[in-house]
Amino acid sequence: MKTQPTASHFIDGAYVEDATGAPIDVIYPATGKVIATVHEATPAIVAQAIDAARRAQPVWATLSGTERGRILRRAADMIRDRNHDLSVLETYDTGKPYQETSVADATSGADALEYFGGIAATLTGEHIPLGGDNWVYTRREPLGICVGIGAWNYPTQIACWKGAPALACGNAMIFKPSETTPLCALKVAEILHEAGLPAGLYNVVQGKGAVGAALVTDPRVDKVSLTGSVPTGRKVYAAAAEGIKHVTMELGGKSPLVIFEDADIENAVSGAIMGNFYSSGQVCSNGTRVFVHRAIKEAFLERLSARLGNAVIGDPMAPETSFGPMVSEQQLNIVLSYIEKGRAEGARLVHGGARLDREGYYVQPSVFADVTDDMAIAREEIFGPVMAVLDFEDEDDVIARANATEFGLAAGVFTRDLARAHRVAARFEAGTCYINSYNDAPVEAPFGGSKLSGVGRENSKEAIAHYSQVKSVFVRMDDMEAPF
Ligand SMILES: NC(=O)c1ccc[n+]([C@@H]2O[C@H](COP(=O)([O-])OP(=O)(O)OC[C@H]3O[C@@H](n4cnc5c(N)ncnc54)[C@H](O)[C@@H]3O)[C@@H](O)[C@H]2O)c1
Ligand SMILES: C[N+](C)(C)CCCC=O
Repeated sequence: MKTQPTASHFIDGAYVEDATGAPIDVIYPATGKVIATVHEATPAIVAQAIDAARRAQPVWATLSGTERGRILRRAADMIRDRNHDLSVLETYDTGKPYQETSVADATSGADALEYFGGIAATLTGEHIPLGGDNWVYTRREPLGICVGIGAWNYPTQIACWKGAPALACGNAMIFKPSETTPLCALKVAEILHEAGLPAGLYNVVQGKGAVGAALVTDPRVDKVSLTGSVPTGRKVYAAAAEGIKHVTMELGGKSPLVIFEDADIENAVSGAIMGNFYSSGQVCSNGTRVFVHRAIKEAFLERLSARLGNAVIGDPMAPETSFGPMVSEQQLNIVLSYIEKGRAEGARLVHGGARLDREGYYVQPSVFADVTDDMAIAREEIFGPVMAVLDFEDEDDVIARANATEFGLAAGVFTRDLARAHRVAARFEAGTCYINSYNDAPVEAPFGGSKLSGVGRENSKEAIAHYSQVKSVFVRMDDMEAPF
């Protein structure tokens, strides 16, 4: 497959290049080799994208929701038809195994386009009767120009999760992918335009933080949706606040997964695997603090180690591979440094713990047991395949410990006692909770975090509120009174 894109940016319905921008090499994580080069957006490219969005958005906003939705749904169908090629590209961009990308990435993007394409025609205002003959009606209106800034772990999904609700509500989108994974969003833009999206409504510009900052601070931008780390979130939120812009912040986490003594152990092990090792552990919502009831701890660890032995680590394009490399050398080194910290702090390494002796950025899925709450591997987001297993005995105690974090993205509980499951879920301080499952993210359900993990929600009807605003129109039918 050709990995070098036609040009670095997609603006006003066409590929655009400005080779005076600094080059960014795209590295295939499985080999460490350069597979493409894009150029960082210059101020002229950023201005071109904003101008195109400004021209296109007012016309788009006048279309009916049915017309807008039809284009999004057509794009969803095209993405599904091209799933193989898009999944291969996602694997080149991120290193995630094709076994995963072929079911989780373009398909999730298509779900978002289909869902918001379907919902577009249902966006209406309210009629609010007042005393007498007077009344108010509300109009749900677009925000204008939305900027989306992506992380590197789900480049296709993030491009669609932000673009689909923005476009459904009548906005234009300028999307800046992560500089680590710049390829997939260009394909999303290409497909949207092939599906009939008018030029200028979905633009992709490449670049690092400075390009993101230029977009966020431009006074013509009305909304910023970031998927990224908490430190970046702080900067972007502050910059957006300067212009009183709307924001969605999808940030990091250090989520708890609580496994009670009555849990089905096989299911709990599956949950812990999906919550720690999917995408080689590079998932924001991962349940990396796994609290296991002391009564089943050794049985849990034994089954977990056995199941991890079945992981097929290798060429991400091979259909049997179920565990790929880290996205970059930098991410690999972060993970290795935390494995060292875990050892140094006295946690018991029960699985993995080493870099693989092969090209690319591979590290073994790793599990530490006997982890205590104060250890760095139990407090800090690693964003890699390092599971911390902590012991507990008492429900109140484990909930207090699960919530004793500045993050609040996700949380999970495994138990056969459903009364307990709902009680625990209600007490979790997290935006996205799971009972006897982990890391599902259906488009119908809100996804997002509380505390430092974020502001706003993606997916579901909730996202509409974050990409539109309500105007109240007071209508007086009787005579207007005045004091003089
Ligand atoms: N909550 C979620 O839905 C979710 C999903 C995926 C990843 N994440 C989080 O993302 C992080 C990993 O991704 P990452 O390393 O790409 O994050 P990051 O914060 O380093 O970068 C995210 C994006 O922000 C841009 N950026 C950096 N500085 C900026 C600035 N000053 N202004 C504007 N843009 C700027 C980057 O270029 C990149 O596109 C983890 O913390 C993970 O938990 C969260
Ligand atoms: C769909 N997942 C796997 C929950 C990923 C959501 C985005 C977080 O990184």
